Amino acid sequence: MRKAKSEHLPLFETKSGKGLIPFRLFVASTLASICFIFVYRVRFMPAVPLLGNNELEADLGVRWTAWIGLFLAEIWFSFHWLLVVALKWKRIYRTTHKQRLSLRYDEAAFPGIDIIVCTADAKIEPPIMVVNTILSVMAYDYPSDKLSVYLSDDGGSDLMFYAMLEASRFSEQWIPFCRKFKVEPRSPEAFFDRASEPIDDHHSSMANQYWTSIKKLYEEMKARIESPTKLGRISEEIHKQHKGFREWNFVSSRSDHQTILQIIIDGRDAKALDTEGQPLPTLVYLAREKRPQYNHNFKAGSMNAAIRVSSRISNAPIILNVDCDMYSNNSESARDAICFFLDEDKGHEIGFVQFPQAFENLTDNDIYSTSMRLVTEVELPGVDSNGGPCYIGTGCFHRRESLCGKKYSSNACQGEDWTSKNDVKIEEESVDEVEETCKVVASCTYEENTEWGKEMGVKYGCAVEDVITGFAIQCRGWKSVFIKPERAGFVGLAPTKLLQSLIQQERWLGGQVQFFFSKYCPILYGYKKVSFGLQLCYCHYALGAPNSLALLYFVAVPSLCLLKGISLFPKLSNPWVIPFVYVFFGNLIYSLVERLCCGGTCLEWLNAQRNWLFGRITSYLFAILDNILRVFGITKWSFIVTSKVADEDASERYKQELMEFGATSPMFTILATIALLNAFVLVWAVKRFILEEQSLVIDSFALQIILCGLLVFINLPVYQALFLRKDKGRMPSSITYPSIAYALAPCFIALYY
Ligand SMILES: O=c1ccn([C@@H]2O[C@H](COP(=O)(O)OP(=O)(O)O[C@H]3O[C@H](CO)[C@@H](O)[C@H](O)[C@H]3O)[C@@H](O)[C@H]2O)c(=O)[nH]1
Ligand SMILES: [Mn+2]
Repeated sequence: MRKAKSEHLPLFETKSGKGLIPFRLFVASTLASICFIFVYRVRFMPAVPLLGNNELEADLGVRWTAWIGLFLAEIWFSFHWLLVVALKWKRIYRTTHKQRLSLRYDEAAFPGIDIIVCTADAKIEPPIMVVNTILSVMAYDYPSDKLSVYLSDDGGSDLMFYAMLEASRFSEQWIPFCRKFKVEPRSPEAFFDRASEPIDDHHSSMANQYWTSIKKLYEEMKARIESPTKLGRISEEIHKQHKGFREWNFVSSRSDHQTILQIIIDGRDAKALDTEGQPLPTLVYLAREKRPQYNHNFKAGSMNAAIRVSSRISNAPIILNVDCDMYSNNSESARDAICFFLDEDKGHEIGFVQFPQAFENLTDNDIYSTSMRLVTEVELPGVDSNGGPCYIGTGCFHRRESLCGKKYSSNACQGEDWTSKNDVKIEEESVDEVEETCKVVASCTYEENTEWGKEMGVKYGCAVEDVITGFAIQCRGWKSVFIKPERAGFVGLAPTKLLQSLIQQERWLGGQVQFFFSKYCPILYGYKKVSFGLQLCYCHYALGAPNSLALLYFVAVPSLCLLKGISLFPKLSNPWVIPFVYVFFGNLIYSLVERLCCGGTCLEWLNAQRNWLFGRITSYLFAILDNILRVFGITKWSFIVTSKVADEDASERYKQELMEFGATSPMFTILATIALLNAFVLVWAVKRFILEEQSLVIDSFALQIILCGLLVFINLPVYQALFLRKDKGRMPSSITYPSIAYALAPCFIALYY
């Protein structure tokens, strides 16, 4: 119930970001420089070759083509840079007033929250990790009877089910413990890992004993979960513990089974209490039906099944969704989120509240640039200022109705009563009956001839199902907000190998291409539905992949032209060189300052430059190829789940920040080829220009030599992996030899033809 109505102090606040003036000045000067570059390209364009085929004409042809190519690449970069500017032009940051929330509302009036946790593979997403995520959200500082947790297991694994049973038992102890000691974070693994001492000195030895006993209970549970995980199967003994295991008698494989649904803790059950007699959150295990002849739509399908099941069981007006590795690191996130939805003034138009992703397994200098530091600190606050951040698939609180397709209308939503939205639970039916009816909505055929995956729920057919879903919600008139509290809301695991990170980027960028060419194209579909600024922000991501082509040109052609003696940039002594130098180095320095301001290190910045390059010339390129192959029906896209486990050897190298190349992949062939090509050119150029010829010639080629030198510098870890390292993370010889050949071939052609 609403306590006091009169005061309208907002539940959240929005502030503009600082430091925008230097940024805008930098933008203006860069823009001017870009114009000069374009003028230079047009004015000094080499003569158009005639069609004669004598040697001179052929030479002219090469020169002209290289020039035009470079010009096109520069045009593309400038265009994409403008999209970056649109993204960063304004920024807003939000804070909440949780104390006002409790002053104004009874906890009984808080909206219910259904929490959907997705998992897909018990081998690479260990059940104990999932258990920790589940426990962390069950223990939210929020009325327990308002929380329901659904694990949607795409792996359909009895190991996972068993882990949930264990979690449900342990939660009876864990939740009161968290409440009593205000534990943070509420993932037991993370908590016991960090807090080596009992929490409170002032408390008697009783507190210490309590602490130790809970820790022991956790360790025991962990051991019980991990031993069948290692074995890969459930023992007979465990099998007898719960009727739910019988379901697996009918499972032929993880891609062919009936719906398995077990309400492990029934929130309606008066006996479902923790050790202190407080109600427990509802806990449900779901593995939707899978049949080989049906398309399962990966995570999106898994989410939609869980959304429907939850609507039959708890039907909370708010849905939180997290990936199975993203445990709650802040017990107050749920309160943060409802501060937005319940705000009297603006809450009614908010469709979802997005928290950033944070990671606990990053190295000091973020070797694979997986921290998303700039995305969280700069980009998403920028998108937020244009109408709301994208939905990024995890750590997001949705309004159930907006996720399920409802259009925003100011009349219907203003002054809404959240209490009446609660308690649509089916009170009379028994657990078994509820389970039976729910199984139907999680079957393969349920979605046939419905809007699920189209206008309802999470969208199908796109590798960034989250982004496209969020965009459609915004196009239906809803706003979204981005909140980054001091203490991170959710913490998960980032890829720990270079190839994993590249494959992840390939999925994201490929998905973005799909998004751009889909019905929901940010330009066409978003027209007049969202602000122009927001359209540009989405385009910045959606048009990321073509950067690969422009960049590949930049890392290969100027170097090859150096060999051939074709100069593509102004002489060092020529004033026209200034805009080139300004744009290139200005941007580098700006990005360094930006990163330092956001709390990064210089080495982290260097790694970011390296990964920027690596990602673009491999993942981004493959993202385009994937889409071409898919359009021609040659391949189907699939969601490659990122592994959350690493062998000891590799994780040791990861901790030492040694890049991991130990795998055969065409991506590595590209990386090695580009690195070698530039190394060959640099050696040749140093020999020829610096040792043999005079400064006059150097003058003409200075920028090309610098570019080549920088590329060699940034590629140092690649040479190391190719020739110097002996560990398992070195480049396999099946990549080294072909790459040498691929790099030498164009060099010879450039030199001798
Ligand atoms: O068929 C599948 C594949 C994946 N997942 C789950 O999806 C989540 C994300 O998968 P992960 O392999 O960790 O991918 P990431 O690249 O880390 O995921 C990011 O990018 C995805 C879109 O590409 C978003 O859906 C995610 O929320 C976002 O964290 C995990 O919980 C998986 O268990 C499924 O449920 N079913
Ligand atoms: Mn992940």
